[in-house]
Amino acid sequence: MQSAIKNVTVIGGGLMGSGIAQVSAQAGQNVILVDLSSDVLAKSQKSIGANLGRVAKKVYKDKPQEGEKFVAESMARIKTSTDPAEAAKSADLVVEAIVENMNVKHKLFSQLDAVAPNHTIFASNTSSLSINEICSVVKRKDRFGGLHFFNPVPVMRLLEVVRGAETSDATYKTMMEWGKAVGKTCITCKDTPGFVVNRLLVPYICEAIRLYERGDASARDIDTAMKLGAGYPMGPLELADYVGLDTNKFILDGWHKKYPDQPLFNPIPLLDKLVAEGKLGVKAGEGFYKYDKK
Ligand SMILES: CC(=O)CC(=O)SCCNC(=O)CCNC(=O)[C@H](O)C(C)(C)COP(=O)(O)OP(=O)(O)OC[C@H]1O[C@@H](n2cnc3c(N)ncnc32)[C@H](O)[C@@H]1OP(=O)(O)O
Ligand SMILES: NC(=O)C1=CN([C@@H]2O[C@H](COP(=O)(O)OP(=O)(O)OC[C@H]3O[C@@H](n4cnc5c(N)ncnc54)[C@H](O)[C@@H]3O)[C@@H](O)[C@H]2O)C=CC1
Repeated sequence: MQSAIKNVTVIGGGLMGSGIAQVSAQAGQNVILVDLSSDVLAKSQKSIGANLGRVAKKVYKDKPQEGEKFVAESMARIKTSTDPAEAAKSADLVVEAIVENMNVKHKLFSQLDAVAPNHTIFASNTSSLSINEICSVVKRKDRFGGLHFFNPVPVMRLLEVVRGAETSDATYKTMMEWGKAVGKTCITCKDTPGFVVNRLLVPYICEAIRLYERGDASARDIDTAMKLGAGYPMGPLELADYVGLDTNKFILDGWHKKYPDQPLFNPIPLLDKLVAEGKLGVKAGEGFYKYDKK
């Protein structure tokens, strides 16, 4: 599938941004990966190299030299930067994957809107915030939408393409084509809280945390139950650690503020406690479980 997009700027070099940069580069796109921290960028490049190696091992099983070439060429397509505005100047598409905070996203997009070329499409990878609200600060509302990937990006095959109230047909079509070009199956969703997957997944994870908090079952047993009893690849508490407990909390707090009468979105004292203690899950070395720090 051909895409009109050739140059992608991915802002946020964390868990999601590094995966989005990887799949874009793998698909032949020129990528600039941006983060405020050069340490994060160095870590991201390392993990992208390792993950491309896993892909190469699978795709070029009997042709190790071609596998090495694939890794080297994909890596060469990814440049890094700590300057979002400069990196947006050459972009056909900007995919934002920074912290799940409306004010921070507003600040970034208003800065980018002033410098990015006219044709550049802006997209947010937000898990839970409203696309219409995020794009309220830009003039190019017709060239703005949601591109919601799933963790781990190189493995999960879905991309939710979200149309805001003012997303044009042309922008929507380009986003769908780009999603296919980077190897994803795209579904379309309105700008509704959590889109499809998170509207179902987040309340499920939260109910599992409440079950554990009440002492109804151990963490291990809750996870085993959902893996063996419902066929999920990970249990809900393992998944919460994998997504990041801070991200889970950002989502829940945002929805609780917006929909205070919905009990599914009520704060969870145990989640708040773990986040306050810096136990953010896999990335921090501890959440519901302990992990080797990467
Ligand atoms: C919060 C939001 O807004 C939205 C979200 O993202 S919600 C979270 C959505 N994600 C999920 O639900 C993930 C559920 N978990 C899973 O699907 C699986 O446990 C998993 C894919 C993460 C790992 O699978 P696993 O079988 O336990 O581990 P593992 O054997 O290491 O990996 C499986 C395959 O994926 C590959 N893989 C795993 N992580 C990878 C990565 N980061 N990059 C490239 N390849 C990777 C492995 O190489 C392996 O490939 P083969 O089977 O072909 O050898
Ligand atoms: N963690 C997950 O499973 C998923 C998260 N998301 C969404 O993706 C976004 C990013 O999430 P993660 O990658 O998990 O977070 P993360 O914390 O791993 O990475 C965010 C990165 O953004 C950087 N950053 C913050 N402000 C910035 C700015 N103004 N300019 C440039 N870089 C900046 C930070 O330094 C950090 O490295 C969030 O909106 C989240 O809701 C979407 C799907 C899944």
